[in-house]
Amino acid sequence: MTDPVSETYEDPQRQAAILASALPFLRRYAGDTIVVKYGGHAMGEARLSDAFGRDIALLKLVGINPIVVHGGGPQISAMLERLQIRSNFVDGLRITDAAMVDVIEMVLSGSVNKQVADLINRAGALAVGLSGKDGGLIRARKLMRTARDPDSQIERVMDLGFVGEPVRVDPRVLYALLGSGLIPVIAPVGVGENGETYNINADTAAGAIASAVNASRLLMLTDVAGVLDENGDLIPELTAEEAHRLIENGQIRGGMIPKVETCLRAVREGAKAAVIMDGRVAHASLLELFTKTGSGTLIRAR
Ligand SMILES: Nc1ncnc2c1ncn2[C@@H]1O[C@H](COP(=O)(O)OP(=O)(O)O)[C@@H](O)[C@H]1O
Ligand SMILES: CC(=O)N[C@@H](CCC(=O)OP(=O)(O)O)C(=O)O
Repeated sequence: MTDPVSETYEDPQRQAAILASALPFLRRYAGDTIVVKYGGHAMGEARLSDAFGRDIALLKLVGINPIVVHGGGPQISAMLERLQIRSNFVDGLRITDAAMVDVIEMVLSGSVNKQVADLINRAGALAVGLSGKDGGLIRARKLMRTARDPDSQIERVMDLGFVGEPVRVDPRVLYALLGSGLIPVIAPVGVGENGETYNINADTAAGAIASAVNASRLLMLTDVAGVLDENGDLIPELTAEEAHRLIENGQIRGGMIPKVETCLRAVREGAKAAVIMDGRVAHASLLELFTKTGSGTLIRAR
């Protein structure tokens, strides 16, 4: 981990001014709950993941309640490849059979979950790793998804196996942790009616949690600047109509589809706003919350 002192500014006066300029934002978010989705791609680089851990710890220490929901797509793919199991995706969702779901649970709620909690713990806050199966947090059911067949262009229902969608989020375990000064770090795995395990897209899980706790912000950290238009330029704010149009015409594709759909749903169902933003930028969350500039693509409740 980098030495925090080495990251301070040369000029102490300037450093103090920067801290003071955060005051209105600290006041705005005091006591609020912020859900941060930390994508598997954003975890790659040590410098960035250290900065992420410190941002989350800082939020807690200044009186905001962060909840982290992490992904782990690349880490799952690496493990499946080692086991010589092939992955196929439909609209950014991994088709998950019975053998794969065990591996996915092991990667998400095992190694990745502990790594993310550790980043925050090393920054001096107390994070607790759990999965959506703990404390009845995420009850899920099999996701039925319609998709257009690329050859025939006919819409049909796709069987994605053990891919789940949240049906009920019980936030009690989150409130218990937050109330004790702890930071929940959640692996996107859910439990079905008959105790079966579901692989839930981490964006979807983060959105469901953000709605359930009426988060004031859902921050989606990913590996692009935000939603990009046909010229590759960042779209600073996106309405539901515009988002549907961009999905329809193929400008928003792959993993960006569940991300945008999640943000739209989260703001419809209780979150105040969602931002899809660049996790490759150091201290992305602090930039978004504590500066006027903001970053990424904002999706607001109307
Ligand atoms: N219109 C778009 N704007 C930005 N990214 C897009 C767009 N359409 C598709 N993408 C893809 O979505 C990816 C982000 O989704 P994903 O790979 O699932 O991220 P994460 O692992 O962070 O959840 C981007 O890296 C990009 O390749
Ligand atoms: C159903 C589904 O696709 N689940 C995802 C869960 C992890 C995830 O979403 O990770 P990222 O946020 O890093 O993409 C998967 O199997 O990859």
